[in-house]
Amino acid sequence: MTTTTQSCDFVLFGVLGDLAQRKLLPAIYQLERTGLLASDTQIIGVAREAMELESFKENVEQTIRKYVDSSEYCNDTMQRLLGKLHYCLLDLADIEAYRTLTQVVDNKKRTPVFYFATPPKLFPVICDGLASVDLTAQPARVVLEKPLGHDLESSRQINKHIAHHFDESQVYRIDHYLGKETVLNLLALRFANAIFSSNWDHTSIDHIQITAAEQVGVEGRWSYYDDAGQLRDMVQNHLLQVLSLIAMEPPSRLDAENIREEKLKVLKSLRPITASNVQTETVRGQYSDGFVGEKKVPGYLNEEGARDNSRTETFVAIKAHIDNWRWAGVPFYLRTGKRMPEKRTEIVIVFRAQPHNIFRESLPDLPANKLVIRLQPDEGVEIQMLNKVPGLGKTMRLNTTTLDLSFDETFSNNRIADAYERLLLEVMEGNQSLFVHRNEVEHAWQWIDSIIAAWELTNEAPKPYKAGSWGPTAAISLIAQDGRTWDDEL
Ligand SMILES: NC(=O)C1=CN([C@@H]2O[C@H](COP(=O)(O)OP(=O)(O)OC[C@H]3O[C@@H](n4cnc5c(N)ncnc54)[C@H](OP(=O)(O)O)[C@@H]3O)[C@@H](O)[C@H]2O)C=CC1
Ligand SMILES: O=C1O[C@H](COP(=O)(O)O)[C@@H](O)[C@H](O)[C@H]1O
Repeated sequence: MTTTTQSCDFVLFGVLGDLAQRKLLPAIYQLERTGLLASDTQIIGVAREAMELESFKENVEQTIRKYVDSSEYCNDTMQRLLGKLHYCLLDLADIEAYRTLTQVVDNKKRTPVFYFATPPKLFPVICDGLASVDLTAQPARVVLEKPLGHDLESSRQINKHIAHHFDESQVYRIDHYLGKETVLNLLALRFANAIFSSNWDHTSIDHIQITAAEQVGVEGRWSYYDDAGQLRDMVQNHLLQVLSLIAMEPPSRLDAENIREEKLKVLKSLRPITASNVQTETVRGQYSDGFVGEKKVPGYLNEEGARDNSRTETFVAIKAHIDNWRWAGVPFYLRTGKRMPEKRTEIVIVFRAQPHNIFRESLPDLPANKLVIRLQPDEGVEIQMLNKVPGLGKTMRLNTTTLDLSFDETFSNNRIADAYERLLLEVMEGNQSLFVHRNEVEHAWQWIDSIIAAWELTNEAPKPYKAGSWGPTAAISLIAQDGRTWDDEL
């Protein structure tokens, strides 16, 4: 049973851009298909290309056909969605031009939602433009895409400018990982199951691994990516958000204020990485020519648009520590990279060894229990544990066995929604729980800036790794120096 969301005027700035076409319009279509959009909600596409409404509708229909699975395409849904569309020609850099929005946006009848799917440098002028035509007041909401700045200082500037026009309660900073079903499931796993909540600290857990491996390279985004690198592009936001959800204390309620407060405490407790420990706690890598599967792929420096001698990292591994009571002595190993052998995003919780081994005759070292949370693909949760191998032999033989809960199989009647569907739904409902508070963004930057400053001081080039490998060998040493291994090496 579904109920519709509040009536909204959903204004999509940058509607002809990549994100809007590939992710946002398909997500809006899915919300319409599920009956979640109120009948009088308007979807207002904004771009600087002159276009009749009919041509815009054709564009949207083609986009949906391209990016939505054909089994989910439905003509009735499409017609309903087309009936909600409006198009607005507007050069966002022209502060005088925003008046045109007031012809379609009616903040007395519906909640205005302004989605900034544009280059971040336009964010301040869009805010000014909206203010110039009185569209910033409550109940208006703004949705900001990442990256939010390049470092702490620039993100503060952006946040300051936004705060000048909007109250924090109106601001929705997107981190699409927070909309993934499996990331949301972390809350259920941790706080609805006593077997985990009572074993979730340094007394039971040896260490935690978070891996976000991608097969893709920079995919034509060289100029953006070369300025950012994997640390800013993936760790500052997605990995630190996942880490916060794994490490936070139980929030007293499932609401934005409590969840965000607890995540913030984790970010504040991250031990700084500085010049004194950057060489033992981090590894940077850059892919060279290689093969991903059967496909030959160019190295980073041979990608289209590449600049010679770039030292931007496409891989990073970090040993992080959270200096608080719960996590004392438990390292969090983070690892993310482009052009890795497979797409795999997962969290591995490795439990402590038993204090005494009564099975040493058959098994001198008892393998650790593991909880593996597969964020994507093949979403699911598995527990690796030891069982007796059936048989009458004198010595008891043990084997590691896996309890595997695959979401696809277990919830076969439930479609796994794309992260953007969930997040757009939450914005329309006015729920900020899955969005990032200004303080979180700034504390995450503070930790990241310190690593970047330390890298700059050491002035070392990133270590090369072959496309299609699991990163530089130094990443293996990073964890091996502690007598541990990455999960894929076992
Ligand atoms: N693409 C993705 O997967 C992701 C994107 N993001 C973020 O989302 C935002 C959008 O990214 P993306 O869609 O890839 O970028 P694109 O460059 O593909 O799209 C940006 C859109 O903004 C429009 N635009 C630029 N300047 C103006 C202007 N003065 N007036 C009106 N429209 C303008 C562009 O129009 P025109 O074509 O006329 O220049 C373009 O359609 C960025 O902040 C990005 O960092 C975040 C995560 C993932
Ligand atoms: O935000 C980003 O995320 C994608 C990875 O997202 P995923 O949902 O496919 O895991 C990454 O490729 C991109 O570089 C980054 O900007």
